[in-house]
Amino acid sequence: MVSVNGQDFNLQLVDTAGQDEYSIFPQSHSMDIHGYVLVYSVTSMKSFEVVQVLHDKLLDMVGKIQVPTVLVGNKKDLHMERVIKPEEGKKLADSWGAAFMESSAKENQTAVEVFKRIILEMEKVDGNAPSEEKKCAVM
Ligand SMILES: Nc1nc2c(ncn2[C@@H]2O[C@H](COP(=O)(O)OP(=O)(O)OP(=O)(O)O)[C@@H](O)[C@H]2O)c(=O)[nH]1
Repeated sequence: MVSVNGQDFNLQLVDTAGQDEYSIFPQSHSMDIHGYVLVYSVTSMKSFEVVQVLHDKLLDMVGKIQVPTVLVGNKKDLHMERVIKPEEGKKLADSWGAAFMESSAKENQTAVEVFKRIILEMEKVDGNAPSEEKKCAVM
């Protein structure tokens, strides 16, 4: 359960575990899913490339030009190993019409923030309709 602007949201998460640019994007990943969190590592150019391939496949699968998405640059705590600048992530997210943030799995706060941001993106599509409790599925 995540609370955003005083509203409680019941999030159901689906982890794609091990998707790479060669994986076939299962159709089940596009059904009854309201928003997507695409995560790369700021220490890996490869992961930044993979996330772009996954985004293309995702749009193909859902048959839309835009879906509620948050692009996340993870491992921001690894300063010495960083190879992707925040501006590069932001630029990519902007080209998708997606939200962007950097996070570290070592900081609980940024992990919660990811889920708040995807709820806000899903709300935009819903036209911000107020209600008591909403159910959302995030992948
Ligand atoms: N320093 C640091 N290490 C991280 C962070 N996030 C993940 N890791 C480490 O990175 C490694 C991979 O993390 P996973 O969560 O297995 O990555 P994943 O992308 O979910 O992997 P798959 O499920 O196989 O796709 C682990 O050793 C984690 O401890 C982070 O924000 N900072």
